Amino acid sequence: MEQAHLDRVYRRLEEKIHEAEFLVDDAEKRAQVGTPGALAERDAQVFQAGVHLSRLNSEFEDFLFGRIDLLRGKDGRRGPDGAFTATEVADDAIGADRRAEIAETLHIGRLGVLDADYSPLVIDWRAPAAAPFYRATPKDPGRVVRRRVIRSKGRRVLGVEDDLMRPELTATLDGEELVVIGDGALMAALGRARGHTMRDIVASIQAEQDMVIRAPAPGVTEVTGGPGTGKTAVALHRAAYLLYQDRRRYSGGILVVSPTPLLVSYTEGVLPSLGEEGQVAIRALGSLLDGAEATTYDEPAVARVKGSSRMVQVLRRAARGALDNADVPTSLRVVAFGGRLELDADELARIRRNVLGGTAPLNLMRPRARRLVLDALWAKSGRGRHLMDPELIAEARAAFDEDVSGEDAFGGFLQAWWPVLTPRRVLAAMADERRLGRWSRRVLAPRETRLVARSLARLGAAGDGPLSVHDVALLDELRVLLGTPPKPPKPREVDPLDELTGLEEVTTFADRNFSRRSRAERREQERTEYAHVIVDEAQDLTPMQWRMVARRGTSATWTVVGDPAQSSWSDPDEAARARDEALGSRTRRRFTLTVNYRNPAEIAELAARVLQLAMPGMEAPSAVRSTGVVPRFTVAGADLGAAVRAAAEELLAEVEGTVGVVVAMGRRAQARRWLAGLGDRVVPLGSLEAKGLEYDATVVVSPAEIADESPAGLRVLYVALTRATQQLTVVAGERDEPDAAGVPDLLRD
Ligand SMILES: Nc1ncnc2c1ncn2[C@@H]1O[C@H](COP(=O)(O)OP(=O)(O)OP(=O)(O)O)[C@@H](O)[C@H]1O
Repeated sequence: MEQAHLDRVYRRLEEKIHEAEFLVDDAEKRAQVGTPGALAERDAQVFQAGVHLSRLNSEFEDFLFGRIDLLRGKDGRRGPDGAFTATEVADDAIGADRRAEIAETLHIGRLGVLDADYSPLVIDWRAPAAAPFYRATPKDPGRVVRRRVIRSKGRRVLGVEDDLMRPELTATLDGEELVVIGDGALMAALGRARGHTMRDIVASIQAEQDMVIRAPAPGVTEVTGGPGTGKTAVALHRAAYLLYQDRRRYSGGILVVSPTPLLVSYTEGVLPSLGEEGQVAIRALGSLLDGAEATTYDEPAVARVKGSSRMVQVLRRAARGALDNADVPTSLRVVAFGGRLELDADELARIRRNVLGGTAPLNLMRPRARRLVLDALWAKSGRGRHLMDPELIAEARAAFDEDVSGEDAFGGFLQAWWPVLTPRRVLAAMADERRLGRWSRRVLAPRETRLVARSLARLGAAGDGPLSVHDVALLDELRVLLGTPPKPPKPREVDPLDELTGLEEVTTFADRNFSRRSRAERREQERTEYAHVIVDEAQDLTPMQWRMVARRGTSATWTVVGDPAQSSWSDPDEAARARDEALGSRTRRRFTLTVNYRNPAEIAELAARVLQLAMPGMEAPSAVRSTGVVPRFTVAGADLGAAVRAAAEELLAEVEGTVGVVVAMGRRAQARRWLAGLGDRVVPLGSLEAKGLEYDATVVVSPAEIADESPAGLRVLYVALTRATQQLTVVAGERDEPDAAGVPDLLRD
């Protein structure tokens, strides 16, 4: 039965594809003639048809995935998607004998498809008519009698899973009794093996998640929930929903901020599978600033200082202080109109103080500094003194300025005395402990200053060495403090051959299409402001990172998801203040997700013990399933590596998908060696890199080491213990004080 419907859908899709192809073809033929206006209009049409085509052609594994059978509603009105809009059941829809006839059947898919007569063949999962598919529960069924999840691959239906929302009714469809198949789609989805990328959850979004996905756009939607409650999944589906709701508004772009590059590559495929690409940028915190890609991590103690909002003050002083370096000239000598003029160190210092009294970004103060130097030279020259006529004075002054500016000595002086500063140069200057000590006086403790200076030494004098994740937020702050000096206009590149033959005039449709595309790509790269910002793992943003992210959404609406219990930041209060500042006075809508879809109850229970140590009184989400497989404990002897390798091998044989091996950050390189040659199903990870990821099975190596690594170590351990969808092995190391059963001290009841 579902197969027949899917066949019909594909026949209709083929018709639509033909229509789109015809449109493209037709436009191409006519592209040679017509006024520029008509050509532009045709281009727009072709562009639309092209978008449609590529979406229809994309390889959706399960284009059609749901169906709901509904009772008659209170009124007979239909929405734009052709479905009835009533949410309440008509008074006479259910007979006294509890018999009811199904009045409407809707199929739900990744995109909406209308039949030739405009009746809905498939409803887009984001359309209002699809909401009951996600929201109906036996307690509150609305008009839904049966919800069916359809598993299909391309054109083939593989199976169905039904949930009955009104088991008390005897419902009929076209006179036949409604059948019920399978034991629910959610369990089937959760039991599947995990690969290296996240899958979408359109077919099994749960009611509490749907409330978040479809929450109104304005203001801030804040979502908290424990590990595995679907926060990341929900955030991504919300991006797709917002685009569907208001494509024009969100053509301004949606930014998804992710804590690590690993989580970016894990989640990157979800939006394309929902038919959305292009408008959404998923970026790691260390890649938010173009041209500055973080490749290293700081020690927790260093990160703590670099992330603190106290750095704002330090950077302000550093930006100004970086003007004064060893090469700065202490005097200026020029020859003007044949006479020698000189400004000494005091005079130059006075001018600099005067300019720095302003509030403009430092690089933008340069023109004023230049003018004041010329003013001082002019005053010294005494030339204006015996002229009375203002016009004559102005003329003489202009000639004087031109004369001085033309001198090499003057240009060279200005370059050295007020150089154009780049964020990287200033950051590199902070590696000098003595100078940083001056800039951080009464803001950072001497020990903190030393830590920061030492970590920045890796940047090198020119500042082009490797950056850490926390350096990037500092660079972004400096970018604003310094300002971008206006660039000289670039000469247009002209192909000499084009000039010769006038070829430029004759562009083909493909050329124009290409240049439009590359323009769009460039825009994407240069975009620094977005219409909606989604922050994943928001509990981890440091105050400096909040400032950086806030700059990308000054007039945006926001969705912020996180879990305080998984925070690896040591001062949650300071971060909360920075977050409030970033979100400003926007109205906030709060949601809590309560069900853990990732971990079996056996693993969730073990993790909850650590949660009680990390945050006493905090409630863990309830696990939705249980596998009967309890976590395993092993005690490493003298050779920790061998024990870890053996644990990973054992799990590899037991699960179909991936095995994550989580070690303390300091052991990452070692772990890669221990696990070499086990194949790409085994993934070694540092504890901070495990954020947001999941594996079929995990090995957690030495809980005590992970917990001791930073002030937030217990919360980091909680993250590590909640990554597995099926099995968990804990390997106890030297510091874990395991009991007779091998259970480390930290994990005992
Ligand atoms: N409604 C659902 N149907 C099927 N799978 C789901 C559903 N909700 C969540 N999941 C699955 O549960 C797992 C956890 O989801 P997700 O990673 O979004 O959780 P999270 O709250 O972000 O977790 P963490 O806080 O640990 O990062 C994923 O595999 C996701 O696909």
